[in-house]
Amino acid sequence: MMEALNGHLLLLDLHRVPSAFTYLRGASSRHLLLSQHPGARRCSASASRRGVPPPSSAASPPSLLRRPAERSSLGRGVGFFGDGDRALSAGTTSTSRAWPAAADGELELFLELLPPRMRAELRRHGEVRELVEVVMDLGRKPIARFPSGDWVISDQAIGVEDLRHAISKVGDFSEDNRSGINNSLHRISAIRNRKLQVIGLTCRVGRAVSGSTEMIRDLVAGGGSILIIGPPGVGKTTLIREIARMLADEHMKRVVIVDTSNEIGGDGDVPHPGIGRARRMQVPNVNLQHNIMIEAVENHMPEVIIIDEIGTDLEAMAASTIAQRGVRLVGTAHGVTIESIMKNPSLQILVGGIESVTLGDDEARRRKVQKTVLERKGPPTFTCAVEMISKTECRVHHKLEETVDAILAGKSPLFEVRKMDARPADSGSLIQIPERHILDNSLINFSENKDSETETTVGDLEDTTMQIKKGNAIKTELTSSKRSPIRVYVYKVLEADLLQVAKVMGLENEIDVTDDIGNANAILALNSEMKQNPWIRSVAKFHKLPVFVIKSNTMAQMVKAARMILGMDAFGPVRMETENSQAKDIEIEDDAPERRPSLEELDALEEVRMAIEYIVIPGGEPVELLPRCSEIIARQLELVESYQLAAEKSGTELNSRLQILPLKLNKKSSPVKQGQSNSNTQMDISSFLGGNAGDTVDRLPLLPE
Ligand SMILES: Nc1ncnc2c1ncn2[C@@H]1O[C@H](COP(=O)(O)OP(=O)(O)OP(=O)(O)O)[C@@H](O)[C@H]1O
Repeated sequence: MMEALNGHLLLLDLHRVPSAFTYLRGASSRHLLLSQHPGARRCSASASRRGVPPPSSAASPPSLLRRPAERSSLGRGVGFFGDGDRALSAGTTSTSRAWPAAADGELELFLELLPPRMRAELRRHGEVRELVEVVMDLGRKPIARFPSGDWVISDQAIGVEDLRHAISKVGDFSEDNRSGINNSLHRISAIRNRKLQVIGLTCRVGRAVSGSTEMIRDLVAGGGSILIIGPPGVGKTTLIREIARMLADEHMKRVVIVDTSNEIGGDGDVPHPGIGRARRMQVPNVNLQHNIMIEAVENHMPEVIIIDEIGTDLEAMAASTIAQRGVRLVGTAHGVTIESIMKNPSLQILVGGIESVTLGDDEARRRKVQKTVLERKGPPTFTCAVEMISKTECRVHHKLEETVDAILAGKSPLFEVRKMDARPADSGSLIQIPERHILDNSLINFSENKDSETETTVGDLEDTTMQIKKGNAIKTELTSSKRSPIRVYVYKVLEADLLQVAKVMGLENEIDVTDDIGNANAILALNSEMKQNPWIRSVAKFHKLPVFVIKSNTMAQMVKAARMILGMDAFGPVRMETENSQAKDIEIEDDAPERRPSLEELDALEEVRMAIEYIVIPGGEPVELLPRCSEIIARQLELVESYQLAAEKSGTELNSRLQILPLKLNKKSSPVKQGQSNSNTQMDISSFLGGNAGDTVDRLPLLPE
C-alpha cells in the first residue's frame, strides 16, 4: 500500500476499500484502489442492527411476489449498488440494472417497521415496490402513499404500541426529528406532542435509483455547480445521491457529501452503496451543517461537495463561500422555481443576492425602466439550475445568472424543458424542449423594514408579489409624525435621488421636494456648484433659508443631509431655524475617514448576526464561524461584543476563525450601540458599521456620481 501511495491522496473510510487520488497539477485525477479489503462486505453484515440482513444479502424475501421487468420503463434500475466494481477507469457509463435483490432487502427492512397486520396488507398491494411513504398517526388509520395516490392500509387505527414498535426499529431521532434504519436509505420523521412524545410518524422509502440522472447527464458531466430546486417528495435527494455516485464512480471526482439527516448516504456509519465511492460526512447537529460544509473543504480536499436541503442563511452563505473557493457544488433547495429562491431572503444569496439600484435619469430613459430597479448583487453560487417538476420532468436553466437577470428585468428567461418518456416503447428516451418562460404582469415589493416599506413596480414578473428584504436597511429612530413634510429646494442635486434616499430611510412623508424656492423650507445644494454660482446663497438669504451643502452626490452625503434637514442629527429641525429667520450654510461633513466595508466584511458580519440571533442566544450554543482574515475577525469580534457576548479565536494563522460563546461579556465598556443594549434586540449591521449611513453605501442603491 505504501508503494502505491507515492504522490497520492490517501482516503481511508471505515469499512470501505482504501483508495487514493493523484493530485498532480494538470493531470486529471485518477482513483486507485489500494487493496481489496474484504471488510466492506463483512462490515455490512456486522454493522447491521437488530439482526436485519445487510443490503447485499442475496436472499430476497419471498413475500415480495411481483418483480418488475428487468428494466424499468424509465430506463432506471432501482436499489442497491454493489461495491464490487473494481474496474476504475473513468467514463464508464452507468447502466440500468436489473431489479436487484438488495432493493427487496431494503424494502423488507422498511416493512419491518410496520405492525404485522399492516405489513401483510401492504405486501398484497400491487404497487408495493413503488411505495413512497407510510403515514402513521396515533388514533388514525394508517395510510400508504404511492405515486398513483394514497391508500388506507387498514381500518384499524394506529395505537401507541404500533408507534412503539416502529420506533424500536429505527435509530435515535436527531434534532430535526428524523431517523433512519441502518444500512438503508429510508427516512423516518416523527411528530411529537407538547410533552415531546412521538404521536405520528412519516416513514419514507428511500431508494437508490440508477438512471435518475439521465435527464441531466450533460450537466453532471459539464463541470458546473448545479442547484436542484423542487417541492418536497419530487425526488431531489434521490437525484443528488445518484449525481454523487456518478461523479465519484464515472467521472472519478473526489466527492464529499455533507449529509445532514443521513438521507443521502443512509443511516449508519458505513455509507450506503448507492453513493458509490463518494465520501460522506455526517452532521451531528442540524445547526452545524454550515460548519461541516466548510470543514469538508478544508480537511478533505473535495472536488465536489454535495449538500441536500440548503435552507438557512448560514448554509446558503457557507455554500457561497465554498463556491468562492473553487469547489464545485451540487445542492438542493425546497422551492418550485428559481423565483421562489429569489423570494426567499435566506436563499437569495444562492442566486447572487438582490439589491435595489437607483438609476440616473438618462440611464433609466435608455433602459426604458423606472429609476429604481432590482439587480443581482453578485455572481450566483451555482452555474446552472434544475427545477424539478416531477420525477420525469424538469426545467433546465443552463445559465443561472442570465435567468436571474432576466427575471429581475421582467423579461422571459430562457430554459429547456426535459422529459423522460415513460412509455415502455421509448423507455428512457429524453425529450428536450427549449422554451421561454412566460411571465405575467405583477409587482415586486421590497421592504426595508416593517416601518418603512417601499413598493416598486419592476415590470413583468411572475404572477406573484415578491417580498425582498434588503440586506442593509438604514434604520432610523424617527417616529412617524403627522406634520407636513419639509419642502426642500434642490440645487444641482437630483431631486429623485433625495426622494429615493428619503424613501429608503422610511422618511418619504417627512421630506418633499419643491420647485418653488419661495415655498421651500431649506435648500440642498452641491458644494462645487455653490462656488460657481454664488447667487443661490443670495436667494437663500433673501428667503431666509438654510442651505445644506453636500460635497458629492453620494448616498452617504444625501442620507446625512436628510437627517440634518429633519433635525435628526446635530442641526435642529429646519422649521425652527426658518422661524429664527437665519440663512446659513450647513456643510455636510464626510465621515472621516470614509471606510467602505467590503462585501466580504458585510457577509462576515451578517454571519455573526445570524449565528447570535438564531443559535447562540435562543439555543445557548456556541457557534464556530467561517475562517476569515484577521481584520474581518476583528470587526466580527466587535460585533459579538456589542451583543455583550464573548468569543474566542481559534485555528492557525492562515485559517483563523472566531467561535461565539454563549457567555456574557464581562467588559464594562462593551460597545453596545444605541438602541441595542438588550441582547435580544435585532442588530442592524448598517448601524453597527459606524452608526452612520455612509458606511452602508455599498449595499444601498448607488446614486450616479
Ligand atoms: N426516479 C425515481 N424513481 C422512483 N422513485 C423515486 C425516484 N425519485 C424519487 N423516488 C422516490 O420518491 C420518494 C421521494 O424522493 P426523495 O426523498 O428523493 O424526494 P425529495 O424531493 O428529496 O423530498 P424531500 O424534499 O421531502 O426530502 C422516495 O420514496 C423515493 O424513493
